[in-house]
Amino acid sequence: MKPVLFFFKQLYDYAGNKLYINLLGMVLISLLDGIGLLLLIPVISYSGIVNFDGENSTASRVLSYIQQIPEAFGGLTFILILFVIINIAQNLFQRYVTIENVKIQHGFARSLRLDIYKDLLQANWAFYVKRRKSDIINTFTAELGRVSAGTNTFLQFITSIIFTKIQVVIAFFLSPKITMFVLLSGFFLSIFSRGFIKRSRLLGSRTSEIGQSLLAGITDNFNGMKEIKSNTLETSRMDWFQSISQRMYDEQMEYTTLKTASQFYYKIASAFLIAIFIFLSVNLFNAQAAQLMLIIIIFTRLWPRVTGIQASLEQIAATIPALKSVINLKNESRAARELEEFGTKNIKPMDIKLGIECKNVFFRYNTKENIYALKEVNVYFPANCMAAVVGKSGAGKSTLIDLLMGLNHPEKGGILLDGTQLTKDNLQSWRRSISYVPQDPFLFNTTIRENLSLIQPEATEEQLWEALKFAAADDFVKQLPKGLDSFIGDRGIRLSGGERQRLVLARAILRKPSILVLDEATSALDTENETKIQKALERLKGKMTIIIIAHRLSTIRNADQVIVLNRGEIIQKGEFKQLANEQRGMFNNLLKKQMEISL
Ligand SMILES: Nc1ncnc2c1ncn2[C@@H]1O[C@H](COP(=O)(O)OP(=O)(O)OP(=O)(O)O)[C@@H](O)[C@H]1O
Repeated sequence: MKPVLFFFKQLYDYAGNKLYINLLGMVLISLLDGIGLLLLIPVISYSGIVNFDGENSTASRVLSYIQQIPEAFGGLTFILILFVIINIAQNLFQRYVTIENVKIQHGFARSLRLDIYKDLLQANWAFYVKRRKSDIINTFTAELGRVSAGTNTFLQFITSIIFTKIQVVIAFFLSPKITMFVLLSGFFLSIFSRGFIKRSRLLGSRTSEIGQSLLAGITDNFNGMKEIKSNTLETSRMDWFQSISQRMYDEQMEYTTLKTASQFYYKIASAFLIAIFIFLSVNLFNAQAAQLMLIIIIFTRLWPRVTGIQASLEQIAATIPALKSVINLKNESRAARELEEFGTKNIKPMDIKLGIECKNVFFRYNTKENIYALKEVNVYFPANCMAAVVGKSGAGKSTLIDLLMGLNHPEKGGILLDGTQLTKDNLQSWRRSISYVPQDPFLFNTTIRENLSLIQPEATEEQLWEALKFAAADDFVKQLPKGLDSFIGDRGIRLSGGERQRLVLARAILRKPSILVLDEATSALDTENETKIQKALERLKGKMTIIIIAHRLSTIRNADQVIVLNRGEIIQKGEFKQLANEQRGMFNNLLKKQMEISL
């Protein structure tokens, strides 16, 4: 019962009283269905096959009363017209309720989808760092699809319950003995079949698990196709796919076997019950025609409902794991919310006049371990100056940048912007003033123009070319057959690594940021293009704050300040020349090694 209540609560939270109105509609349909059924009685008695008069039971008294009604109104014609009218009304209602149910079903899925998408956009960076992207996609697409299908089953299930309850009341009124017998049989069978529901739920969990593994594996496959081909990993990938396909097949077969088994038991039980009951009625209680009719009517109408409820319960149980993972994603992303709203249109970029400060910053990726990615970091970036952050791989350079941009938050200490602490309140305005070019830049699978104007929709043609020129990308764009309107493929696959970097740099500059952050942004460039960008950056000096992470130390020769990080700590800070002259310093060491390599 728990899964049913859980599902009901989620649906009620979405649909509110509309859910009850629909349920009421279903009750009406059920009532009309019952009336239509009762109308068959006079029709049957007209045929002369059965006559209910003279039998002494509640059932036969009611039946004989109903049988007499049409006489007063004009006989068979009246009853048949009434029968048709009631059927029309019932079907009209049925249509209305079906449409409303579908509205609830798809509306519920749409509302979950919108809520979760918004929550995902508002969630902080740490939320994404902890999770596999493919898991989020799987929950957001496949699991949500299962929930939508499950909602339909759920509404049908509730309808079934209401129908059954009303029919039980009518049946009880007509014959308490037979109804009790049917209900008791159903009750004992349901105890026996609880195992089926439990197994369905376990199978549902497995479906979720397999779906997750499938999407994760396929995403890896296609992202890493170059590695797969160049390292001839096709056979092992095929083996993996065959094995997961087999698991999917087995799981579907197991589910069908389970479903058909429970239905099989119910149907066999039904045949036995009817046979036993008719035998007992005729031989022990000398049942008369009316009672036998009732046995048949009640069994044939009530029992399939009991069976249907069992089937729906199994299906709902199998959907619950999907619903839970959708709800979990919603709750977790909401708990990780960093932005209250993202009405970025009204938010003005922050104007930094003095500088940005990291004050006594400590940061760990895993707070359960004693490994600090940044330890006691104190550094000041004066406004409109160029700073470079250097250090060995894993020293904490990107971590420092992430903290500066408010993507991660210091465990101790703080980021001060003109002396004001970076918090949730000024985060969006702060981010609006930054343009960031990451190590692995992202481009959308569309044209160059759209990739650029995504950042600055109102940019003119002239501004686009100006930004491209700055990033030394104008020449290669001009050479493309469709220029700015050329499509660049998935993540910009049709461009070279250096071309991609230059395009992302152009995009960053188009925004005219007051802070430009470049994380290894020129690593894929040849010397000629790198020199062009260095010169362009030189022109920007004094106009905006520039923070550069660079492995190639030649690129930061003109920086006003160089910060050397080692194992999360700042070990040197100063001007390029000054640090280069500190013979025992790490910077000098790094410089020497690079010079040896280039020689
Ligand atoms: N998401 C993460 N979860 C756990 N540890 C992380 C994560 N990202 C980075 N680290 C660890 O934090 C430390 C600093 O990493 P960071 O990426 O800041 O180094 P980096 O100096 O930018 O290195 P590189 O020059 O290779 O990019 C490393 O030891 C790294 O293993």
